[in-house]
Amino acid sequence: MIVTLTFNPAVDQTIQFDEPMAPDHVMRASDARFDAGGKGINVAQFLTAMAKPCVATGVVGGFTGTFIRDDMRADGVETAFVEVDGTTRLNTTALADGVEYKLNHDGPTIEESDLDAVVERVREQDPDRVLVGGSLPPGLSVADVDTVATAGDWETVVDMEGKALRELDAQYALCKPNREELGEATGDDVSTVEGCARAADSFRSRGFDRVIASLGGDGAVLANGSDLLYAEALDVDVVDTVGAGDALLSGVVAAWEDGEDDATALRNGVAVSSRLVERAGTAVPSFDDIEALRERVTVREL
Ligand SMILES: O=P(O)(O)OC[C@@]1(O)O[C@H](CO)[C@@H](O)[C@@H]1O
Repeated sequence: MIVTLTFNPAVDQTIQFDEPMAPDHVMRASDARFDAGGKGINVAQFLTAMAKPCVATGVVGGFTGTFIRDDMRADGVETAFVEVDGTTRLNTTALADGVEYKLNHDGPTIEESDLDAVVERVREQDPDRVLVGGSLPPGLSVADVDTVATAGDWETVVDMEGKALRELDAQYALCKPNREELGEATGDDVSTVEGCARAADSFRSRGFDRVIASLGGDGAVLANGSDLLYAEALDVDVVDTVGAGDALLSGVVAAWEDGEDDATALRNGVAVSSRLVERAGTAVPSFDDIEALRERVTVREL
């Protein structure tokens, strides 16, 4: 069973405009939606939609926290949140004339007692895998993620920005930087797929059994110590890319839960991610045909 941990959840507001963004001008939206978000929360929603046993934990507070609880309950996602005093953030994606703008808050301050309560929530679930995803709100540090990773007998998967990945100190089953984060974490040249694969492979020595780098339209690479695998992206109509990395990670972890090997897990991740980017925001799509879709993803050794 998987527990996802989101220290900094968000209500994701996605607003669409039919004209380019312009300063000093009231922009009138043509469409808008709100979704429960934050990286671990997205993963929990996608895993639940793929019928994989999973519980989402983390900290929520205020009216946005209530929205997240309600939204996840409506989607049938099991949760074990810790309620905090502050207000969970509201992050905005503005889609205007083919351009994607992403505006993220820093989130409410988390106290040490909140961290202890979260670790306790994780322990209560007795998970095989814990997935920690997203930024750290004020009050928390990278060392707190190491605390989670070492607090029990579980594998920990981590999805954080590059600088944070570099500062982690425990042993992790997997990290999943995007291209920019991989470059930031390693300082390597990530301008080509081969460069990303080399950087992912060398970054394993920093405490990761596997590194998967999500490369947007270029697909994804996976380094596990024996293989360097590359999966091409599927050719789909992209509405926006918010949550694409979370979807990739969900597909990978879901396949591992089924006992699949890394190559199949990577193909599944790319298929799940392709399905998500065809929708606005982090709304949960149907994954009913995901096995058929993954047959279209090619993986090769680099
Ligand atoms: O600010 P963070 O925690 O790095 O990222 C948060 C976030 O941008 O990531 C998700 C998509 O991956 C969204 O649901 C959410 O708004």
